[in-house]
Amino acid sequence: MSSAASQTPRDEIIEGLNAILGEGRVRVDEDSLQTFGRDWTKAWQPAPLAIALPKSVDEVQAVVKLANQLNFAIVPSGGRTGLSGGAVAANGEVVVAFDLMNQIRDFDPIDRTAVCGAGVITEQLQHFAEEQGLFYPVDFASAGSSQIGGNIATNAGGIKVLRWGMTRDWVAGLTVVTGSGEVLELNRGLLKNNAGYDLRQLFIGAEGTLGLIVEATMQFTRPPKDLTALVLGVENFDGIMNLFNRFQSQMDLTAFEFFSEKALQKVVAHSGLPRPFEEPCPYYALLEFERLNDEVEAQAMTLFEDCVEEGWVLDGVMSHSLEQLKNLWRLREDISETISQWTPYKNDISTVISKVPGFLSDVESLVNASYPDFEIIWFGHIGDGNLHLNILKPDSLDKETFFAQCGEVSKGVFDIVQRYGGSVSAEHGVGLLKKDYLGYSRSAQEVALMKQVKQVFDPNGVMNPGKIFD
Ligand SMILES: O=C(O)CC[C@@H](O)C(=O)O
Ligand SMILES: [Zn+2]
Repeated sequence: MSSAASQTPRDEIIEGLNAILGEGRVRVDEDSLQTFGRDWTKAWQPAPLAIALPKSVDEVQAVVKLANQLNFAIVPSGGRTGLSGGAVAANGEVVVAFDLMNQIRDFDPIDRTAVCGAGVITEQLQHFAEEQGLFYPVDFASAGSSQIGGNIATNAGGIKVLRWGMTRDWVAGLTVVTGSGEVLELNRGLLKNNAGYDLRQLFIGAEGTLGLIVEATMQFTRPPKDLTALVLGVENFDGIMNLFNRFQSQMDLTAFEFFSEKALQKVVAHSGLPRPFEEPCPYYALLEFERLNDEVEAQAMTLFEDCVEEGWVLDGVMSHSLEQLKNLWRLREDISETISQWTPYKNDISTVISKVPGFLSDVESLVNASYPDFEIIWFGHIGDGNLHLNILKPDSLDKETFFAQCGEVSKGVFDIVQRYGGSVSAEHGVGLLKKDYLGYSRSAQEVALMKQVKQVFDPNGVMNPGKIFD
């Protein structure tokens, strides 16, 4: 099936959904269609046919079977905080939203796992782990609204990947409904399971194109001790990399992020938060570590002083309370939401860490020359080799012209990404936004194989059609 709307009459589809879910959990009012039909990209006009709110795996399975029978497309929907249009329904699809499947059950203190419905909110899972004296480490600014199902479908990363990895690393088991309506229980929480292919991994990051994630067994770990942040002002990108190497070689960091003075100015103006220190610096690095004892803190101070002496660091501040830690983090975490008012054109690019300096300077020269009149906001997860490059839309330009101009420059950016063996989507997925550029990071053979995999799990093409590839 193509991404075009179903030929089955609308009423027949809605009647079928009502028969499974009851009228209260099938929404067709304009408000719901607009809300559930979009994610944070806001570039596409939502136009779903209906919103389905199942409460159980059986109901999800029945909806998927109905989709195959009546030939309509399904768009899975979590917290809709995605940035690549993966959860956009702009083509008469049925949105399956997991908000009502938000229970956490079967916590096991020995395995350190619990089973979550797809609609469990990230923060809910973090709090649940805390209540058990444990820790769920995947974290990002949208943790208050993103849902576990969506996190898994996009293999969400965030601000602690350097130490704790991406969502994939915390999924011990998955229950999915495939595109053809089969329920599969994948891996069942096992730590060791080499009995054939690990199909669980295929569904993680597949953006709902193979099937729907309905439940997940999530892994927890021990909580970190006394997290402490340093924000350091830096003259240039080389300084950031030098200081990363120096700290990383001598300490276990839990995060190493960066942002530019421009990004900081916008956040400070928007939030009223204090600047980290008075002197403005072109760039800032945010480092975090566990303050296991006084020696660790003293070591961080010594490294900081070394970096000042080397001329890499201009100024710095260290958190000494939870509140200071949170405020320093907000300087970095609030960037994305703060700049959303300028309708930014987003890039989420990566390369291996050793190549970051050359990669950064090549991308920077290109965008500075290509966008002389646009504001450019740099930030990202430098410790993961993942950079976020946001171009802000000037008020004088309409959205279409702006995005078209940026799209042209993107080809140059992605040429550089390709030269460095990098990724056109480090952590935000492909969705609708990046599918034209997939070929810069994936070979034709890989894409052909991905399409064959989709065919196996979703033979009628009902699952999130038109996302990742056509
Ligand atoms: O808005 C962006 O470009 C990045 C969002 C998110 O991945 C972040 O790192 O803050
Ligand atoms: Zn990010």
